[in-house]
Amino acid sequence: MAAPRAHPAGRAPRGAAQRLRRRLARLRTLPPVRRPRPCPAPPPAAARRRAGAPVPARDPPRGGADLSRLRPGALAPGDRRAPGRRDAHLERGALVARLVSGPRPPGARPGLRDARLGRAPPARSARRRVSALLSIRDLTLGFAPRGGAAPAGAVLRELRLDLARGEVLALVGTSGAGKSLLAHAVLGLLPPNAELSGEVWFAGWRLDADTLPALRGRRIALVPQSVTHLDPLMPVGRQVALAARRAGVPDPGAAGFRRLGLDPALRAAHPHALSGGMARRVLLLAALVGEPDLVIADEPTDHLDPAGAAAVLEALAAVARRGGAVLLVTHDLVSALPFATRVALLRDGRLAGTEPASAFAGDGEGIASAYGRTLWRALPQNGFGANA
Ligand SMILES: Nc1ncnc2c1ncn2[C@@H]1O[C@H](COP(=O)(O)OP(=O)(O)OP(=O)(O)O)[C@@H](O)[C@H]1O
Ligand code: NI
Repeated sequence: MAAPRAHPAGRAPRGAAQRLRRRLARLRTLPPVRRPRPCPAPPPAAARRRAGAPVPARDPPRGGADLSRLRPGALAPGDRRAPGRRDAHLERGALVARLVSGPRPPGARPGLRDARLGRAPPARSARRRVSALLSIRDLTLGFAPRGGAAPAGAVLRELRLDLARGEVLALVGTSGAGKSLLAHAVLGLLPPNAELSGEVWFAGWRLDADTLPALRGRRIALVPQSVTHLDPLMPVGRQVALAARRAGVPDPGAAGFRRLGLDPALRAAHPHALSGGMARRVLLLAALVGEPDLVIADEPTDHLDPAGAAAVLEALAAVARRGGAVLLVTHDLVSALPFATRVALLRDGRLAGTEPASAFAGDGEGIASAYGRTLWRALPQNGFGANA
C-alpha cells in the first residue's frame, strides 16, 4: 500500500481526513488476526543426536508446512491426546480428505510447491550419520480394557524398524498380526483406549500430536485398508480435489484419474457407485496427490485384478524412485515382490525378521528367518509348505 502523501500544513485536508476515518472504522469491524501459537525452535542437531534421535543430513520441511515452528519429540511416549481425537473421526467413517490430509498447519501457504519436490535424496556423507526416513523404536501397543473386560496383552511388541528413502518395504503377516495397527500408530490414528509406548521418527522429527498434523497428507500419506474412509456423501473427484488443496497442490483432475486407470467420468460419482477396486484407486490417488515422502499403503491391492494391482504397485514404486519411501502392508507377497526392496515379517505383533526381497525366490534358502521361510514355502505356488 502506498504511503499517504504528507500535506504541506502537516494535516490532511477535511475530505481526506473523513476518508481516513471511514477506512479506520471499516478496519475495526474486521475480525482480529489470529496468530499461530509460537513454538520454541527445534533443538540443534547435536542435542537431538545426544537424545538418541535420528538426525537427517539436511531435510527441511516442504509442501508449505513450516516445521521449524514445531518441537520434535515434544510428547512423552504414551501420550495419546491427538490420536484419540482423530480416531473419533475415523470411527465415524471419516472423510478420506481428513484422514490422508489433516488440517492445514499454521503458516502453510496453499498452492506453494517446493522446488525440491521430486529431487533425489541428499547425498550421504561418510562422516555423518544419516538416519532412515522413518524410524520406529521400541513401539509397544495395547488397549485399555473396556467395561470390566480382562486386560488383553500388547498387540504390537517392541517393534524396531527403519525405512530409508528409495525403499519399498513390504510388511507381511497373517491376519491379526498387527499390520494395520502399526500403520495407524505411525500416523497417530489410534482409538482413545490405545496405550502406546516407544517412538516414531520421520526425517528427524518425532511424530506426535505436535508434528503429525503438519505432516499428515503432505509428507506422510496413508492409503487406508478400508474404502469406507471415503466420504459417502461427496463425489470422489471432489474428495481428491480436497486432498490436493490440503496438500497445497493443484487438483490433478481427469489426468489423475486416467493415471490410475480410472475413467475420468467417475469423478462425479459417489463412492457407493464405485467397485471396491475403483474406490481403492481413488484412495490411492488422494494419498499420492501431494507427492508425499512417505506413503503407508494398507492392502492397496485388495479387490484388484492382477493388472490393476500391478498399476497400483507401480504407482507406489514411483514414490520410492523419486526419493520417497513406501511401507506396503500386504497379504499378497508374490505380487509385491517385484516392487519391494525389503520384506518385514510381522508375527503376533512382533517383528520376526526383515529380509531383502531378493531372498524370496526358489525354495527360500536365502531367507534368514525361519518364519519367513515357512511363510514362503506355505504359498500355493511353493507347494503349500510340502518341503518346509
Ligand atoms: N481398537 C481395538 N481394540 C482392541 N483390539 C484391537 C483393536 N484394533 C485391532 N485390535 C486387535 O489387534 C490385532 C491386530 O489388528 P490389525 O487390524 O492390526 O491386524 P492386521 O494384521 O492388519 O490384520 P488383517 O490382515 O486382517 O488386516 C487384532 O487381534 C485385533 O483384534
Ligand atoms: Ni489390516
